[in-house]
Amino acid sequence: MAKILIVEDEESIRRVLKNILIDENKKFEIDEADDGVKAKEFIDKNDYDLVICDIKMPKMDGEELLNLVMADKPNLPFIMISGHGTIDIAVDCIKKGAFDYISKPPDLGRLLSAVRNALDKKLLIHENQKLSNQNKILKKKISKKYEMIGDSKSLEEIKNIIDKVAPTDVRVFISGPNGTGKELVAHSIHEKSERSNKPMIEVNCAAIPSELIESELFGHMKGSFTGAIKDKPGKFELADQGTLFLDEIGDMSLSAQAKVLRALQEGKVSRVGSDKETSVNVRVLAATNKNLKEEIKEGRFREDLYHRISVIELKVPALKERKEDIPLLISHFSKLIAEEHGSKIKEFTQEAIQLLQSFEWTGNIRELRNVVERLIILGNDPITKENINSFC
Ligand SMILES: Nc1ncnc2c1ncn2[C@@H]1O[C@H](COP(=O)(O)OP(=O)(O)OP(=O)(O)O)[C@@H](O)[C@H]1O
Repeated sequence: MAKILIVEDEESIRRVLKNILIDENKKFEIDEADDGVKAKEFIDKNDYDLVICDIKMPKMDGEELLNLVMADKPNLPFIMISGHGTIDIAVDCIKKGAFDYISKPPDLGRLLSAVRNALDKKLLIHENQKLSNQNKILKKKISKKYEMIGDSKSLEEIKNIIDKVAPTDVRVFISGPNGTGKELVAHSIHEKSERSNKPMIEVNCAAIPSELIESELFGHMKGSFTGAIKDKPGKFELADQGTLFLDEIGDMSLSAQAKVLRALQEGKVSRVGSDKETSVNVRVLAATNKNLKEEIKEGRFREDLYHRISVIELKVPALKERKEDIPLLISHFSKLIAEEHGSKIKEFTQEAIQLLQSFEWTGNIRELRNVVERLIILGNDPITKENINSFC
């Protein structure tokens, strides 16, 4: 229940205020102080939801108290009580952070509405802080999910480039074989960028039928084609102020490529079935496992779009080219999988790790993760070379 401090040197006014507040809610916890110095001590020791504070008082006046408290508890609402000749000071106090002021003698309706509003505001601030803390925890969890494990020279170089490009708005094209971590690289760039508290919208261009990709990217108007039952924003609009990750861009149809090119050139999009253009501020990251230069030669990918998306090209090497990352990846996945399954973390013998390092890993890190999961479920503890021979 709300905890309120009344700071007022006149005992009779304190009594009136206290009675009004108790009538409003019997559960209010109310403390009283008769000067600013005592009030400051109370505020330092307690967690108040509201301070109702006279302006003219001995020792320390209300304005001085407000100044001191606002320096370390800026969210604590103050309702100032102004007498004759202190209205100007009360207005000044509002500028310095007080929530409201009431005149002496306190009017019941005016006081109660100020108290209710101030307590509502305090509650909102509290809810907001709770949400923002939850957000921070969630963000930590997400960035853990996208942690890039490995200390090979090539991965260190990639991490280095990520740190350099992330704070800029430059478009990055991420290439590399399936399962090497291209999506992880895209998330890492977004997480480290100033857009990280805005959305990162992902589009898997290979998974969307070519006749739907334009509507997916740019949105559509109701009735613009069969099945368009209502207006719908596209991914470009949804990613406004944030990042749009075009995964498997090598699989995008030529007509969608032309529209994407226009959107990137002009920073504007229009929904399918509409002439209206909307400006968007989107950072585009793109990835593919296809060789885009080859695709350009074959006439399946627009060269002008390639140049637009690949201001920086980040090549993620296959796992077989960085086998020294395998031990760290095994231990990372083994912890992650044990957490997911709610089971004990299993170790791998040195021989088992060496055997896994000798594999080809055509499916790259995704394949390694699956193998570790299979071994954790089926193998002994520690997991041995024999387990690998039996289950892989
Ligand atoms: N360096 C890494 N550290 C930890 N996990 C990784 C690393 N690289 C990839 N992974 C994991 O491997 C799996 C595949 O990674 P990701 O999806 O990023 O690859 P991709 O190159 O985008 O694949 P595709 O080409 O098939 O889309 C994911 O589970 C990802 O979390």
